[in-house]
Amino acid sequence: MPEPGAAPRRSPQGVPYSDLPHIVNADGLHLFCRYWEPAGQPRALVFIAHGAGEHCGPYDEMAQKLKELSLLVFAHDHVGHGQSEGDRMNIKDFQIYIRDSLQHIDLMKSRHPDLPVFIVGHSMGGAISILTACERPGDFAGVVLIAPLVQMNPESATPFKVFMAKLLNHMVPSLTMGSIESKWLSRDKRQVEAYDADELNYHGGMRVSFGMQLMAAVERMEREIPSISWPFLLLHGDADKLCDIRGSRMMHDNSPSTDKKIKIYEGGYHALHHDLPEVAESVLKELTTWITEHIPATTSQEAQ
Ligand SMILES: O=C1CC[C@@H](CCC(=O)N2CCC(COc3ccc(F)cc3Cl)CC2)N1
Repeated sequence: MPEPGAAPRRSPQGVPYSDLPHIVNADGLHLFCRYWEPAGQPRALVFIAHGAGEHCGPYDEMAQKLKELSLLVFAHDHVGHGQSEGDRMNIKDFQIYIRDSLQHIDLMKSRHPDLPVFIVGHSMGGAISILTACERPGDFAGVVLIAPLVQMNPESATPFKVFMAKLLNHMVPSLTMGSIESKWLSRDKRQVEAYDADELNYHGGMRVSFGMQLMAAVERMEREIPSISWPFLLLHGDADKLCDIRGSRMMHDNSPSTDKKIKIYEGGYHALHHDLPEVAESVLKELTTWITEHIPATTSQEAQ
């Protein structure tokens, strides 16, 4: 309990955290959480990791579908995003996102110790998911990656630009580069408009220091991929201009996993789950089918 008389900690939107579902991370920052709990006994836990500059609200439709299948879905706004505390879309070390995800996952596992755990990650949330699963290789029944950040986009990260980013990072780390161009998120104009209008999204420029953390995460994944052995499903659009599909192809081709699947969406843009209706529908179908197929049969079923 806060000491008497202390002002209550409030979200960036001014709401006291005592009124919001939240966890407090290892640095004492409050992270806003969302939970989608099925009525009956849940069959599995699903953690959703959102991408850079967004928050976990836009995953409500996906989470509702998973809840209808008796899956207990949970998520939080990463540090510096949405209704969580922290400097907007900035992070001192990418590992903080992974540490906080493991904290939330461990909390939910302690409440449901016998349930299998899945992670669903999009874009930067895909990188968080991959590195989280790499830290606990035996802990996850499966990882679903929607247009994950695995490799830098060669157009936006030419050797010259990478060199300049590293140079600038030493001189003016808070300098901002371009912001995420929302027109490349989806071919569905309504989705782009909803993203642009959502005040919980960060619409400012990307700090050089944040870009450096993303680059460091990309380098870590490159080292980890040859030892990835957990089951995963990759969904990627081949017209994605924000996270190059070559990263997903490289992960699918170079990971030793024996249980891996990649589905390419011709013409698909970055946020596939919010792309044209038929694509968004297919993504939900692929994802829910793959997860339910990967829920281990319980001992009681095996006994029957
Ligand atoms: O639905 C939605 C709404 C938000 C969006 C998710 C966005 C997201 O997470 N991205 C896309 C941009 C990508 C830029 O990458 C870099 C930039 C500079 C740099 F120096 C090194 C890198 Cl790697 C990082 C991952 N999806």
